[in-house]
Amino acid sequence: MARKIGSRYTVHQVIGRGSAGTVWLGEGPDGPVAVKLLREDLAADQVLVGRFVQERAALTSLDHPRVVGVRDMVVDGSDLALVMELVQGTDLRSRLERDGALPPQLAASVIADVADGLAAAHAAGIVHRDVKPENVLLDLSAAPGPGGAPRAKLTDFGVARLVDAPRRTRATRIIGTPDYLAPEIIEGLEPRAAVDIYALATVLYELLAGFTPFGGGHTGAVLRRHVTEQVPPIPGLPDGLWRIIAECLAKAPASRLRAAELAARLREQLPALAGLPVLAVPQQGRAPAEEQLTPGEAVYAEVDAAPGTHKRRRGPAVPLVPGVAPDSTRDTHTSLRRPSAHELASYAAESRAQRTTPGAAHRRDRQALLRRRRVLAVLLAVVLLLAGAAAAWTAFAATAPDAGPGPRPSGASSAPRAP
Ligand SMILES: Nc1ncnc2c1ncn2[C@@H]1O[C@H](COP(=O)(O)OP(=O)(O)OP(=O)(O)O)[C@@H](O)[C@H]1O
Repeated sequence: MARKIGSRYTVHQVIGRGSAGTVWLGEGPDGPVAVKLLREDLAADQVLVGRFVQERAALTSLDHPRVVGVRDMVVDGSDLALVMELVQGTDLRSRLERDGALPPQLAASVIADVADGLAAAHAAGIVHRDVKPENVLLDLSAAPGPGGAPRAKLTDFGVARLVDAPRRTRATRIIGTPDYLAPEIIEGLEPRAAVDIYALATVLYELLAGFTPFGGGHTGAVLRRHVTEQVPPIPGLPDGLWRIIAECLAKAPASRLRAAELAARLREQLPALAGLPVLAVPQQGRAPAEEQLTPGEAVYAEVDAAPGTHKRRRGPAVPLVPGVAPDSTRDTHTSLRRPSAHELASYAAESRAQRTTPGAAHRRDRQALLRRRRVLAVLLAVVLLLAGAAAAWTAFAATAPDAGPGPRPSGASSAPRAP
């Protein structure tokens, strides 16, 4: 069903849904476009609408082949829409779900493209703040890059910033996607360009390993790992590529590569990565629902989400967007209380006590499982013992000279009765 958006655009059909709105295939004066219609509750927020208008110039002027161009921003009655370049292809999350993980050369090439897009944005003073596979589109209509890698484009620029207007997100709350959140955001610092580098290196790790380095389990545990844990190595990954990932996942933002450096360093690696197959990386064992929280994590993992929205969804990423009634069927809307300095310090202490090497969470899960098994074994032994005793007693009672036809009442004595 066709629908008018402002005076210049018509949308025909939904092509995707996200936490901030619905993406439609549309038509404008210059041809086909993708139109992201923001959710009604966002469109009704006057602070957000003001910000939307303010950001128009910055977002529409960001013009780079590795960025999905924002062509227009429409405020029309209750409609708030971003009109975008239409990308013929798929998003990186869908590709990852289809393939599990990608060969190293393809992964590095895709991430180098995204780093190019980020470099242009950062030079224009724009921080993305929500880099994740869902926001990387693979343009299948473009000629492929090295090793047949699809060309990638970063999308959703400014959306995190729009929905993070001051009235919407109090200083004590975090928005973002837990698996990709840089430690300084969790610690309450202003997000700068380095947060995008951290998130992009997390995506690269995920493309190679099939899972994110600090994801899995309760959101509070994920945030704690970002702040306190070292990144677990990826077995079999060539050193050059591993060093780039480790540098970009440094806890200190100033130690991370800049976007242009990251793109250049990745492209240097491409020839050495040619022909390498997808790595076989054993999945870290962090059971989402069963992971035991440390007392500190339990405190800082206070999630205020719409009912039923804190389930894990198809991928490892759960975007955090404040105050939402989901527009889609995806369970993506949560807002998180930012931990206090005291809580962070206590997580760090708990974490040091619990963590020795990467994979410690996996070992903790395993130890808990072994403990549960031991308790079950003891219970089983007691039950068997009792059953054996009961059987022996029944047999004895049946052969005893004064045995009646039925079982003897418990506690009955076999001592001679007084006459
Ligand atoms: N410019 C575009 N061209 C073609 N398809 C697009 C475009 N933008 C988005 N899509 C499609 O719409 C889907 C939803 O996009 P959207 O940006 O709303 O959500 P998201 O990034 O997946 O999630 P969230 O908003 O929760 O972070 C994408 O996964 C993609 O398949």
